[in-house]
Amino acid sequence: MAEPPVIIWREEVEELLLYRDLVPLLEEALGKFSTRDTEEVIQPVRTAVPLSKHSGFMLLMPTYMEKDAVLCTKFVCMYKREEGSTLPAVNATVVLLDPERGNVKAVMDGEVITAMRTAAVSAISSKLLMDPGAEVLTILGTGTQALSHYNVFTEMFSFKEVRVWSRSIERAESFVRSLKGPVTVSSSVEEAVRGADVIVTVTRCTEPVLMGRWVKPGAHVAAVGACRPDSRELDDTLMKEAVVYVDSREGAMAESGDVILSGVKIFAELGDVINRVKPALRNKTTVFKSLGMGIEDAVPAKLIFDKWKAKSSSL
Ligand SMILES: NC(=O)C1=CN([C@@H]2O[C@H](COP(=O)(O)OP(=O)(O)OC[C@H]3O[C@@H](n4cnc5c(N)ncnc54)[C@H](O)[C@@H]3O)[C@@H](O)[C@H]2O)C=CC1
Ligand SMILES: O=C([O-])C1=[NH+]CCC1
Repeated sequence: MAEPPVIIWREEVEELLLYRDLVPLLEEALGKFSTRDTEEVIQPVRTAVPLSKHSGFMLLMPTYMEKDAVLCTKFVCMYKREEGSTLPAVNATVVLLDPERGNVKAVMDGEVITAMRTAAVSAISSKLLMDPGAEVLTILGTGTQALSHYNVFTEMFSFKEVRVWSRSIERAESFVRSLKGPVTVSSSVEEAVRGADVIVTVTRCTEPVLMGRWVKPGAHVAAVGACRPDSRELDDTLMKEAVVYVDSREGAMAESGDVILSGVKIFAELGDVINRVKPALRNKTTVFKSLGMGIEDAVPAKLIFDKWKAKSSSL
């Protein structure tokens, strides 16, 4: 008989999941995904269930990695929230199954996984696509993703300057006070992004917040918000001037307002660059449009479960 499922909640996920383990595994998985080899990865475009009464969606994100024996799904709910709302904008649970028997092996808190794996993939995009001499990092937004992006970007790279912008200067100042390193608060998006080498957009806005005319030629933009077909974070000028990379072509064509509404052509998936099928055009302005994929949750879920098992068997 199968063992009953274990529950691995937030504190344990935080303890077990480290960027130094996660980043190389995600890079490898993005490469596998882009081969479209179904023995490596089966990951259908996620299902979105509208929660109209609550101004949100539940996204269902199943993934099967046959060779790695990983069967996983995430349920993630995302909501439009009023400013000052104490309810979460994103709430996620990850379920890991045994692919042979179909039983649930573990149920995990998905918020930390979502925050860390999204930031890790943005960091991979930057490693591949930013100017190697990049000095200035800007983060637009000061929520959960802003913090995880700050953490992994400062762990992986040595920027000389980090700038942060939020619609509320008080929130930006309080966010910066919670960080360890030196960070400047900018009073406008334009001030924050002028001259920046890497720009991370992690807002809940639905209209463009980042304009191409402010972006330095050759900059790299990791665009993480605007995950619905009618939402935008970037304007048409930026989308059209940049070389556009995505996590999944099918996902971007189904869900990214920045891609769909600007009508741009996707140049490559990150996995194509990792597999050396498409070049990393570091000297051009590049946008990595991130939407998030099931495989990015499946990889940390396996990692956390394996570490959890090793820890509990050593007790
Ligand atoms: N690409 C991916 O894999 C993922 C994307 N997301 C998306 O990333 C975004 C950020 O997520 P979280 O940090 O969890 O949310 P959060 O609620 O913690 O932070 C959102 C930030 O956006 C700001 N904001 C809200 N409305 C805005 C507007 N109209 N203009 C400018 N700023 C605005 C808020 O003040 C806050 O700083 C969301 O759009 C979310 O859907 C989240 C998880 C994964
Ligand atoms: O991939 C993901 O987990 C999400 N993408 C948009 C909101 C949550």
